[in-house]
This record gives sequence, structure tokens and C-alpha cells, in this order.
Amino acid sequence: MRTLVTSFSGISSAKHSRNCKNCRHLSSRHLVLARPLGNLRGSGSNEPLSTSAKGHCTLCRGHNRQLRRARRLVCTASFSDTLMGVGLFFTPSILAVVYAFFKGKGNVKDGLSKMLTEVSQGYFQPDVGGENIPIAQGELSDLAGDEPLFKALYQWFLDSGGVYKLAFGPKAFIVVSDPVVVRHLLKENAFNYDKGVLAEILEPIMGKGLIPADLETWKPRRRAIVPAFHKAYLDAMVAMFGRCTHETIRSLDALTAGTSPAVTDMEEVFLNLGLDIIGLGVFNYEFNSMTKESPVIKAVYGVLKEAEHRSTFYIPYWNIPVTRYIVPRQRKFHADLEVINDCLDGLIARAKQTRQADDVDALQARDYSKVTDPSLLRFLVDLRDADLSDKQLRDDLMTMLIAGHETTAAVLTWTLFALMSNPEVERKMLQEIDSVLGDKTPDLEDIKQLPYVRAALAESLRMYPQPPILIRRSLADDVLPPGLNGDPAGYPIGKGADIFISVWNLHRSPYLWKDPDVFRPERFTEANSNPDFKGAWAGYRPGTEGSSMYPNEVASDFAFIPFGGGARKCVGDQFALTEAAVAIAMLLRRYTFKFEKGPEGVGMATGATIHTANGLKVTVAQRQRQRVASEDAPALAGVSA
Ligand code: HEM
Repeated sequence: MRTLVTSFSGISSAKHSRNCKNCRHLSSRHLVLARPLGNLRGSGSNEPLSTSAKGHCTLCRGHNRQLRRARRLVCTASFSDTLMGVGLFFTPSILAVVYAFFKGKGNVKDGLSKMLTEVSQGYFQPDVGGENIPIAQGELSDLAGDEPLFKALYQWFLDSGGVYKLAFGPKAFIVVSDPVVVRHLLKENAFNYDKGVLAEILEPIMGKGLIPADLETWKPRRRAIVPAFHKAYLDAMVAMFGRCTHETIRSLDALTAGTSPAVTDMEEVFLNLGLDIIGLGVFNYEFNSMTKESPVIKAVYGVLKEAEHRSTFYIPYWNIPVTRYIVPRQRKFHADLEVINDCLDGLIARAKQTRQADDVDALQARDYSKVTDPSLLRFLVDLRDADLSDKQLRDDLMTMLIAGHETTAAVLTWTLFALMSNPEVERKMLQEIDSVLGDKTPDLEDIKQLPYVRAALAESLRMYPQPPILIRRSLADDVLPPGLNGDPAGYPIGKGADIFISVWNLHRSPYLWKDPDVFRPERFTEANSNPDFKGAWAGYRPGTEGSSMYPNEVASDFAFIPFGGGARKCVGDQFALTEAAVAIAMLLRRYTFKFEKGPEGVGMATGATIHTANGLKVTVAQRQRQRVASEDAPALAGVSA
């Protein structure tokens, strides 16, 4: 196992920190709470947690002073899963590396992070408030073993509540898993927050694209981009999704002809399909990744891999200018970036040469059946008064390429995983697909007639949110609301506080969902609420999702946020889910899929999205078609058509 030990001020090593100074309790889950937790309970063997003393060891209630001074978590985390644990401190980083190598024994990364911690002890951590937020303390590896970090955060949520604090390296993070607090962060006081660590990681790749952009850049770009996803565009896109899925079918047919059935990695298949679709949808570029491997495709995957490396690697060594010349992977990254930028610059130049400026309304009213290039790039270039620099346009395109590719592929991967694990849901989906579509390539109206398919995709996003964590940093002081059983005074935080919104925890919260670990699309037809919130959370109310074709943050009052919510909500949600619906419907009706080695063989890993650890290896065979009478099709009222 690749491990990283981080230890923090006031506690000199991981081992030492496990011992309470007072009672010498040697618990690997030495949880320390700073406020009453009411009816929140620990799970597994944990007893209900301490409800009294401030900052005390849960066993002896001692240890107080040291812990309040420390306010930090000692954790042992899978190194690759140290999601966004990016310390921004070069000097200690370099010293840490030197220290680790000269120390020459034990786990190099342990020494490295220990050094990092010791050098930065009590020095780099800005005072970001949150004094009354419960502190989770323990070791990630004890909680989740080799599992990804977002899973470990779940155990702490059950133990410590919907708002708790933990630390990676010299940084402390506030982990939020409560819909009331999430609503505050994403909607009610959204402009008090930017993307913090995430923006730092993505800026070299996406520049000032919509995801990492500061608020000043973001506002006009968002105003220009949102209208580009209009109805006629979506109609044209759905036809394109069908064409691209036919290409996938051609390659699976070739695979299953003769030696049928065959084994293939469906995660890879979905990544290829996703890339072809996003290339055409965003800038009308044919990646044709099912059939060829161009340098641009290789570069796209290279850049995605680097983005992932940066988001999961502890020390941001790439910010040291010389590394782009001497570190091979950084050299490769810059070469890849150049290939993509050249490609995008060429596409932008071509689009500008053929520019026909128009108002938004006129652009949206174009006859898309006759438009040869329906892409977002065409729309953004043709938009009158856009007054855009090529660099800004390129940043926007790069952002949408990355935001829309892997996410949708991951949704398809985990939906197929869930369906193979839940044959009854797959059977109901097939009934609906057969009765509504038959052999037809679906259009937008058809997708509206597939409520069960759409609910299954939403359920996949509930259980496997892409990404599982959203990141924010406060721009000014704020007070977080208490949420369920929190401190009635709320939680004052300062400027610079880093926040993880755990979408995984929210979507699997036992306080919000019945049987949260069960894959059951029907749940989206059932209203539910929790009186313990005392009216602060409105519950899940099917039928209130507005014009969305899918359950969303409005209907769930921020308990279901697969696309975020509020001002910075995803702009591609309808695009992505329609794409997933077309692809899954067309593939399911044609093939049967079975795990090659059972669900355990798939594994889970953290990247920008949730990856499989070993690929989604399946045995695929052509389906023996059985027509299903339309009256057998499942009725799913409540998921709006
Ligand atoms: C199933 C697929 C997708 C998922 C799960 C997804 C998820 C998300 C989430 C959770 C956010 C909010 C991030 C935050 O608040 O920090 C977001 C933002 C964004 N997404 Fe998506 N996305 C998907 C597909 C797409 C597609 C297809 C596009 C474009 C073609 C896209 C473009 C964007 C952009 C530009 C933003 C930033 C919006 C802003 O800050 O104003 N996404 N996405």
C-alpha cells in the first residue's frame, strides 16, 4: 500500500498522537469532538460519541489543551488518494524530499510528509476560524484501509457530524456533508467562495476557463456560454450522440462476431465514446477515437492524467519553473498541452474566418438541420459583441473538453457496473427501452419518454457522484449554518478557509436517503423528509425539479447535487445526461454484459472522477432480442418527462 503519514503541530508523530496524553488510550480512532452531537452516532463498533466537553478525548475527556492548539488531524492516507491535499509550500517540500532521502529508511513518503509537517508546524496554517467545528482525528487507513479517501470521509461524517474539520499536511479542511450547509455554500452565499485549491491545480491547464475562473472573469463568460446550450443545439447533439454510439456498436459488433462472447474493458470504451462526443459537441472536431489514435487524442489523455496527478499528489513541485525542463512527466505535460493548444488555436482561427455575427436570439433560432457546424465554438465565435481574446476562447474550450469527457464516461461506467450488479433494474430498463424505442435511434422526445432510464442514471450519479468532492475557499469571513444537530450558533469561519463539500457523503447520507447503499431508481418517485432538521431541510419532493429532465438540487433541497448547484452549477448537465441516456439505451438493447470476474474485481480509485481500479472488464455478447409488450413497461411517475 502506498501510504502517506502526515502529522501536525502539537502532535509530533502519527504513533504518538494516537495516545491520549491523559488516559494513554491507544485507539486508532481517537476521535475528538468539540461540540455536542445530539443523535448522530458512530457506526460499527463505535459507541455514541461524547456529547459534552470541548475538545476532549472521547474516552477520558482529557487532552484538551493540546488538541485545541493543534486543531489538526493525524492521518495515514493512501498516497494516490490524498485528494486535493496540495500543500503550497515549496521550501518545506524540497526539504522534505531531501530529508526523506537522507534518512534512508522507512517509507520515503512518510519521512517526506513528516518533514513537511514539522517544518510547517504552526507556521503556515492561516487562522481561518472554525474554532467550534468538531475535529475528526484518527487515521484514514484505519477507517478505510486501501479504499479511496472520499470513502474514509464518510466514516468521519457518521462519527463527527455534517460539518467537521480535518487536516492534510499543513492545511486544515472543513468537510461538509449536510444539505443545509451545502445550500448556504453553493447558493445563499455562493459569491463568498471561489474554487481554492482546485483553481490552483487547474489554472495551468484551463487558464481562466469557467471552472477555475475568478468571479470577475467568470460572470461574463458564464452569461455567454449558458445560452449556447439551447434547445436546437441539444436536438442536434442528440442526433450526434446516436451517430457516435453507432460507431461504438460497430466496434463491439466486430469484437463479438465469430468468437462471441468476448471480453472488453467498457470503461475504456466509454472514455473513447465520451471523447468523440465532446470533440464534436464543443468544437466540431472528429477525434474518431474508436478507430484511430491521433497525437491529439494521446495529448488529451496525457493532460487529463497530469490533471489527476496534480490533484492527488501532495507536493506541488510543478510550480517550480525548472521542473518543466527536468522532470520527464512535466516535460511531457507541456508538450501535450502544446499539441492541444495548437489544435484548438487552429479550430478557433478557422471558426473566426467564417464568422457570421448574430444576436443570441438569432443564433438560437438558426435551422440546425442545415447548420454544418452546430458546435459551441461556432456559437461563441458568432455571438455578437463577444469581444473575446483567442486565449479566453481556448480556455473555455479546454475547460469544456475536460469537464465533459471523463465525467460522462464515468457515469456510463458506473451505471453499467450498477446494472450488472442489479439485474432486476436492468430488466426494467430494457422493458422501457424496447417498448418506447424498439430499434430506433433515440431523439430528444424519445429520451423524455424514458423516465426509468433517466432515473437509473440519476441513481448511478447518486451512488457514484462525478466528482465525489467539490472544493471551495472562503473569500471573506462567513458563518456556516449549524445543519443537523450542529452548534445552534453556527460555525464562524475566516477568509481563506478551505472546504470539501462531500457529494459522496450527501448522496449516501442515512439522514437524507432510505437504504442509501441500495441501487434503486424508484426512490426518485418517492417523497421523503427528516423532521430532525426542524424545517431547515425541505426534503426530497419529486415533481419539483422544474424544467430539468432529471432529479436535481431544487427537488432535493441540496441533498442531491450531481451537477453542483447555484450560480456555478454545471452548464452541461442536460447535454451529459442525454448523452448517457442515448448511449446506455442503444447498448443495452443490443448486448448483454456480465462481469468478467465479479464486481469485486473492478475496484475503485480516486481521480478527478471515480475510476475503476482495474477497468470494467466485461463479457459482452449480442443480445437475443425479445420484444416486450408496451403494457409491461414500468411506469415511473414523478420523474418528469
Ligand atoms: C455527467 C457528466 C457531468 C458531471 C457529473 C458534471 C459535474 C459538474 C459539477 C459537479 C460541476 C460543479 C463544480 C463545482 O461547483 O465546483 C460542474 C461544473 C461545470 N461543468 Fe460539468 N459535469 C458533467 C458534464 C459536463 C459537460 C458535458 C460540460 C460541457 C460540455 C460541462 C461543463 C461544466 C462547466 C463549464 C462547469 C463550470 C460551471 C461554472 O463554474 O460556471 N460539464 N460540472
